[in-house]
Amino acid sequence: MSYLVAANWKMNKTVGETLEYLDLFLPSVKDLTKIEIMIAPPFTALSSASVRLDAARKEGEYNVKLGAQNMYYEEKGAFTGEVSPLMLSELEVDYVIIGHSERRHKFGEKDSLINKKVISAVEHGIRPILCVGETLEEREQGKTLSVVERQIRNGLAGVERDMIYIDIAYEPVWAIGTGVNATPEQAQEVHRFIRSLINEISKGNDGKTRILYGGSVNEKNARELIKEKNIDGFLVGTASLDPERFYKIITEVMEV
Ligand SMILES: O=C(CO)COP(=O)(O)O
Repeated sequence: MSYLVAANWKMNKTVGETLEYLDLFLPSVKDLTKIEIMIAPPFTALSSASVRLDAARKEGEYNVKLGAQNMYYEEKGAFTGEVSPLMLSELEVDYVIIGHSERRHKFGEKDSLINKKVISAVEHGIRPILCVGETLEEREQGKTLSVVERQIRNGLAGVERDMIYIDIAYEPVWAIGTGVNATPEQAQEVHRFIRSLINEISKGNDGKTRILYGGSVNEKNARELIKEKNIDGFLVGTASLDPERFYKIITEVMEV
């Protein structure tokens, strides 16, 4: 699998700002097909971004995919404020971020709900990126690996056979938006553990499930992190909001 460098814009950028960003960013990644790039704007900008990406693909080679930051697991119904997999598929959304730590900790999402979303995404042909990661308190109590194991086993229950259609993002909560990234050694320890867990759950996976790192990734630390054997890409928040910084991260990954 090629590296994946993904932008999670969170609750940032209007439609106008999204199009402005893409106008600046897309020319810089034309013909750059060695690694996969994903951009996850807010729901309101998905439609415009999808049209803009389509237009770009008609003009040249782009390996830029569209992602959503969340979705509900039902196709339709009385779920006020939610967005369904059918709605995302219509917009040709390729990826969906599921179980981000902000969804878990600010909106109370539990493993059981996250699991339903992962299953639904796979059923609808949208590649989920399941996010896992421990809080600072859990790390200090030595619970990092057990928390990650629980989140992965519960999040993936029932889709073990489909794991080649799923990616994982390890995002330690204490590293998100703090400017303090996990060191390459800290990340590698958890990524190695996740890799062995995937190989146990999904026989013959053979690296088809990527393990991304997320948490204060920037243009300065990207290279040393991506050199680690089990880091297959990044999920980038803050530094992805600026097209030049995001592009620099991409170039750092390309050079490894
Ligand atoms: O949560 C993240 C990506 O999903 C990481 O955010 P930051 O890059 O801002 O730390």
